[in-house]
Amino acid sequence: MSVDGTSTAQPDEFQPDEFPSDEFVVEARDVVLSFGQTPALRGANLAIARGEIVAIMGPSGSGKSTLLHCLAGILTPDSGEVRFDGLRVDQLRETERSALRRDRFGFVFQFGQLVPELTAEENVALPLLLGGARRAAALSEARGWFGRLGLDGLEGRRSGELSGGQAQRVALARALVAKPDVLFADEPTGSLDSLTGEQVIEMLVASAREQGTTVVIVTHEPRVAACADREVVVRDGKVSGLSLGRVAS
Ligand SMILES: Nc1ncnc2c1ncn2[C@@H]1O[C@H](COP(=O)(O)OP(=O)(O)OP(=O)(O)O)[C@@H](O)[C@H]1O
Repeated sequence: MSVDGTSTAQPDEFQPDEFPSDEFVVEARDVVLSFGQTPALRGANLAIARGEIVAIMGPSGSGKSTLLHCLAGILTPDSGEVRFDGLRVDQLRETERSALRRDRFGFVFQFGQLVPELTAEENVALPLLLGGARRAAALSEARGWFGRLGLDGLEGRRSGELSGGQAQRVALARALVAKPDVLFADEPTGSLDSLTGEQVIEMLVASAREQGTTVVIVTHEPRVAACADREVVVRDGKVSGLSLGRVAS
């Protein structure tokens, strides 16, 4: 399979051996995970190239969020492999996975992500402060994102004083401010009206491309998926409908 920019539709389930590992920054191989008696992933395979933007679609309950959580080291599979940059994420200790999430990944979720006691700019600065940056430098870097995302003048507001779309853009800035290798977004526009959602996704894609960030987006919305380089479908805990689309240069 090629990553040379041509789209080669592969309707069949992806076989992990087709992928040389070093081309891909995020990989799941035969990932199985159950919650008690409920199987969520039944042998999911996915490989994502560096800088690629991939949308994960599929019916409700098919395992999309569980797959994203496994890729991001939030959940540990019962069996199978999860790799980031070749590193076996599924074999790391919780402290190591937590450091990986903090230092290399960014996250955007559907709801309630901002710390309500902090101002918008303090929220954005948080990953830099957690990474050891000095407060003045972190806040200055954070403020740079407000103009870029159309948030000028909102730096001092708390989350209760922001609209849903504004809060989601602040959350996006916070997810990207530390220049993560991978941005994981779970229904990032799910709580927004369609126009606001479209603006947020356009900003997400533009910012990620500018930084060369790899993006994994779980979404129900075809318009969101259309902004990605590639769309995959999760059904009954497996990934199907794979094709390698355009890979951002
Ligand atoms: N914490 C949990 N405890 C028990 N079962 C869970 C848990 N999380 C998910 N599941 C179950 O695992 C399966 C996959 O759930 P998952 O949230 O990954 O699906 P999804 O495709 O993201 O769904 P949706 O589109 O509705 O958000 C479902 O059957 C779900 O009920």
